Amino acid sequence: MSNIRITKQFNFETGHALYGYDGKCKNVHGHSYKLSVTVIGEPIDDNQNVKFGMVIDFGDLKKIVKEEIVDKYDHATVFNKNTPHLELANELKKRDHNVILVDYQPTSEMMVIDFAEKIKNRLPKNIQLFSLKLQETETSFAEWFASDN
Ligand SMILES: Nc1nc2c(c(=O)[nH]1)N=C([C@H](O)[C@H](O)COP(=O)(O)OP(=O)(O)OP(=O)(O)O)CN2
Ligand SMILES: [Zn+2]
Repeated sequence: MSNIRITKQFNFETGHALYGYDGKCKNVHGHSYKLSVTVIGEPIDDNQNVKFGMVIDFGDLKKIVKEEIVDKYDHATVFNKNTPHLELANELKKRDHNVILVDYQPTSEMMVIDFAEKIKNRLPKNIQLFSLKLQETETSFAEWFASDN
């Protein structure tokens, strides 16, 4: 049987700020992020299996990515907890805002590394994460490939 890559795409609206950055993205702002998740595996060849012919049911992949990423990041604001933005984040949290504190600068590169770990940990053993593409704007994106790491 052949190895096949399948991809599911997601959208979420998230705020962030790049503390210490020398441009406009040091300000709190948001993006309509687009995330493409590509996994690789062999289609199930057992015709008694309800998932016959599938690498993984798109619906099962959607559930994993929604639980790990989309439902958490959509309409949240991400701050680097190792910066003075921690104070701002705590104030927002106190006022019931949806804030995510991360241990890194929330660039698209660092977010895609974080997302890759989270998704890998949830995939069934017979399926590998092949790549992720995280698009911040129409013209800017970061990609993670298993083969590079
Ligand atoms: N290597 C990276 N550079 C920048 C990142 C990043 O995550 N990785 N992030 C930002 C800002 O958060 C924001 O995404 C601005 O990006 P940019 O492409 O510069 O946005 P513009 O609106 O100016 O894009 P145009 O399409 O060129 O108008 C900054 N840099
Ligand atoms: Zn940004």
